[in-house]
Amino acid sequence: TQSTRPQRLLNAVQKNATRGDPRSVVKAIDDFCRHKEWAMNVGDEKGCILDSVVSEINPAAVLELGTYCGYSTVRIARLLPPHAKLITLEFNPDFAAIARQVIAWAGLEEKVQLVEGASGDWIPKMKEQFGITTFDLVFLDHWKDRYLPDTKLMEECGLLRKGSVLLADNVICPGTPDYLEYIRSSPRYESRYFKSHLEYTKVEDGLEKSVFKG
Ligand SMILES: O=C(NCCCCCn1ccc2cnccc21)c1cc(-c2ccc(F)cc2)cc(O)c1O
Ligand SMILES: [Mg+2]
Repeated sequence: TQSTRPQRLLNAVQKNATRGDPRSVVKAIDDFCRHKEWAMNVGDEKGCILDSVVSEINPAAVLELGTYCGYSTVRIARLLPPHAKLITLEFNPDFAAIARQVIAWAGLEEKVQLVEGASGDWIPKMKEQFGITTFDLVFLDHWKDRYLPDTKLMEECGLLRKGSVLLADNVICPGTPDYLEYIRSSPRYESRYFKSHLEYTKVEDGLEKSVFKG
């Protein structure tokens, strides 16, 4: 049977990265996507912005919407303090199966809980299922038309506290116009745009960082 792109990406990790070395896993994926096959990871350029936001917050509880192959999961989890938790949600079971193996290769299983399903179904269950009070950081990287409804849902479910940070990928390409309009005009958020490029390309894209004011 034909392999899929995520399977070929995992093979590149297992061939070129050192088990237990998250940095080498990140590098192996970036090399594969830059030189072999493009894939929709946040990538190295936007990844550095992600790293700086994670390091600044030093979060104890992180929610990632959109795991894909686990690239940003590894980028975030490698920077988390001991006992910090990253919950990552993936809708596609094939992507989830690959991501579990990428996360394991990086040796980060202890810090990561990968959940399969849709954000609209899982966000209302976060508190009861995972003992979460609020998230310190949410990385939005799933269906672009779900960024806005899921942000409103997280507000309604009391998952955000004064100071919680939302970091949204792809606000230019593919684009999340309704989310940007809402978050930039809402008095309840302080937003800042980090101009960058679509992963592994020269096309403009960027991350929107928004702090919830409570
Ligand atoms: O579509 C993107 N990501 C989302 C993939 C599907 C997520 C599904 N999913 C996961 C969790 C989850 C929970 N609930 C509901 C649904 C859920 C994406 C696309 C591009 C891109 C593609 C082509 C192009 F020409 C230019 C840009 C670049 C990116 O960086 C991206 O992130
Ligand atoms: Mg993305």
